[in-house]
Amino acid sequence: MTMAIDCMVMPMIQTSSDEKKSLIFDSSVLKNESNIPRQFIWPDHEKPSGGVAELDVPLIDLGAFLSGDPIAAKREPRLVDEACKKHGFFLVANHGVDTNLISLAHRYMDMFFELPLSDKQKIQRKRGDHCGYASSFTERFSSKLPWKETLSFPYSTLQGSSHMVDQYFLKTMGEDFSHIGKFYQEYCNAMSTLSCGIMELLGESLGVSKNHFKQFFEENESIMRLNCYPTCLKPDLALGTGPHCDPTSLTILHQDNVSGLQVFMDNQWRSISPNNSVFVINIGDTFMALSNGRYKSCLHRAVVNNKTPRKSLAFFLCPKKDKVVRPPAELVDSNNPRIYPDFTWPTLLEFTQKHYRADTNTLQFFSTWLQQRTTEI
Ligand SMILES: C=C1C[C@]23C[C@@]1(O)CC[C@H]2[C@]1(C)CCC[C@@](C)(C(=O)O)[C@H]1[C@@H]3C(=O)O
Ligand SMILES: O=C(O)CCC(=O)C(=O)O
Ligand SMILES: [Fe+2]
Repeated sequence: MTMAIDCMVMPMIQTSSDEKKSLIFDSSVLKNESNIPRQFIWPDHEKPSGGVAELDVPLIDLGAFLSGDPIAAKREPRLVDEACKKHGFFLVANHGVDTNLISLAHRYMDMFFELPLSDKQKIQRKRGDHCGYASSFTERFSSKLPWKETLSFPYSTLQGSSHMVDQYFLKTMGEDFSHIGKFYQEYCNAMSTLSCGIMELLGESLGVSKNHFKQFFEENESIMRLNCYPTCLKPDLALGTGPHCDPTSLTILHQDNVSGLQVFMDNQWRSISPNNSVFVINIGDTFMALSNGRYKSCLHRAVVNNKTPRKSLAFFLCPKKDKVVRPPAELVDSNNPRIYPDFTWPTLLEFTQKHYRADTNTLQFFSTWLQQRTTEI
């Protein structure tokens, strides 16, 4: 896919200005503001539009598929194939993740976001970095600010990284938080194991060997993100997370019991209601490239409300840094030529952190930026 570069107007990440530096998203203050700062008011065409219909997402019995149940062996890959060709979202039940682990993950998330802003700012995300505490990215963007606070931290399965998460919390937050770090290390281990099972299913549903994507992601260098969406007194003007496609490979999301996740499908926003016995799975841009465009990384967003804060746990599966993102030969032929160039995940991550605010066209602009960069070298 080529773009005429000179006509390309990329929604670049705004550089910081004095006005923005003064804007701090202190949820303990802003949640009581009926006159929300204009930077949080989204353009009319992107404002939430009240009650939306449910998205029809299949419920996948992962345990039955992985155990070789003959009916599930046929049914689950078919359901996943249909959903991923349409909108890239499906629900996973019988996932094998301990329910206590999940409820503790929510409890520790509550604890973190209840800390005073000054404590959270001790691990403030640095410009260009994707880990740390961010309060609505006031230092990154100057408009359409998301009504949320986030904590993102790195996870890796590589040799010697078995304590990466607890080390991260210990180094950035100190001894008092090392128990939370040890806990999220265990949670991320469970997410990585779950990703393996889902990759086996995706390999089967794409008609590639069960092991292809499972082996590709066996080693992964992923990102864990805690999302906190405070209440907003003008929920019809703001957005918790703006419309975007995840640049990563696969997102494993666990919602609390407050609705807010919406997917853009057939020109309409549709909701995925909370259900704490399932994980919401969605295809990201990197897996869309791995599937040579067969599976869709779709636009989604999170709306806020004026009654109950909402939180979600998002595990973003990312391949090992040196892995080349290239679809398997079975998915490329004369009728299905290559859509995206070879790339590595760190290059796409750099693009989203330094040059481009992830939206629905990230991969398209990234491909052009990559070709431009290659010709300039
Ligand atoms: C690689 C990433 C960038 C974002 C986090 C993530 O790990 C995956 C999702 C991306 C994001 C959520 C897409 C919408 C815009 C964004 C700025 C946000 O609202 O948080 C994105 C994240 C980011 O920190 O850049
Ligand atoms: O919180 C949610 O429901 C969605 C969050 C999301 O899309 C993201 O963090 O990429
Ligand atoms: Fe997302």
